[in-house]
Amino acid sequence: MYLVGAGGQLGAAVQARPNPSWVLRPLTSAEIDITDPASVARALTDLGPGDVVLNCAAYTNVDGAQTDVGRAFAVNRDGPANLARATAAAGAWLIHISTDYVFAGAAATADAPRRTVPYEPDEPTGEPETVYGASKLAGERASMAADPRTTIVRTAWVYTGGPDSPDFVGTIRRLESQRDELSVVDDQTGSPTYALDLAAGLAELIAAGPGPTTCGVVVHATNAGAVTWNQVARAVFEELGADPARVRPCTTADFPRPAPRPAFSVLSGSSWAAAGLTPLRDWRQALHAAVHSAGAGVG
Ligand SMILES: NC(=O)C1=CN([C@@H]2O[C@H](COP(=O)(O)OP(=O)(O)OC[C@H]3O[C@@H](n4cnc5c(N)ncnc54)[C@H](O)[C@@H]3O)[C@@H](O)[C@H]2O)C=CC1
Repeated sequence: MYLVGAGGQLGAAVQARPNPSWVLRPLTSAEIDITDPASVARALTDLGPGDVVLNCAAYTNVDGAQTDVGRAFAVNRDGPANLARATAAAGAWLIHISTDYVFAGAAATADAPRRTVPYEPDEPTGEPETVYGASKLAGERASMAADPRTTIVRTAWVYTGGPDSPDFVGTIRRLESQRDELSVVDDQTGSPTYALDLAAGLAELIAAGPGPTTCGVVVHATNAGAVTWNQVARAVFEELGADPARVRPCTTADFPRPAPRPAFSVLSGSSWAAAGLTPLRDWRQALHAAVHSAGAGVG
């Protein structure tokens, strides 16, 4: 199993879950540049039928992408297209990771209409509001066009949650010990996803193999549940034995960012179950495991 993007957060989590059903070939950005077809060909020289290429590589700086448009599209659109051409030629199976940001959503503003129904994979995405989302949507389309057997797995709000992790959960852990009070946005709703749970889900998908329900489809994989960032931060405080009342609510307008954040981006898990795969557990159980598990330091 070729793991592209092995040096990233999800790539590290996949490697932390060794699986007897595959021989892992991790490829970091030092070993493959997915924007360069020659580099892809070199790194995947031995690719053959029966091989799996799991693409966790991406340009993930959502705010940076607003101005670094060319690079975002090169990595997030052209990269997966290059990988898909390689898997199509070899008869291998590409599993490509995508994001809730492909949906247009409505930016989190005081007067935005509030959607409350999780997104299904076959729903029209609309026009993504961010360059990152647009580049990832273009990558879904380009990879599926180049290799129709590609499986697109959309996820959201991924964290490992270790005390030193740069993700949201790790950041809140550190801030708890540094600040008396925190303000965290309470008007963006999504599904926090523990990277190790997603990695386990991807292992199950790979073990299931490329069949009619797993191949050439878009599926959604997140921990179950829908919460705001503020609720996640309060739950982290609870896990640390700290008073969650120290986490104050605020609005997106209080912290303007270059890229607008969606007010609601919950992904439905029904497609994952329909593919015969085990639903990822509830976000709150996963958070508990992340904060207390030794494996939380992954990434
Ligand atoms: N982190 C999150 O909250 C979410 C992530 N995703 C998606 O999950 C996937 C994994 O994300 P993370 O592990 O969190 O991201 P990450 O930023 O931690 O890792 C991405 C990796 O891709 C590598 N990379 C970048 N450009 C490359 C290139 N041209 N060639 C080869 N490698 C390159 C980077 O070196 C990095 O190791 C991505 O597809 C991302 O879009 C989806 C939803 C939420």
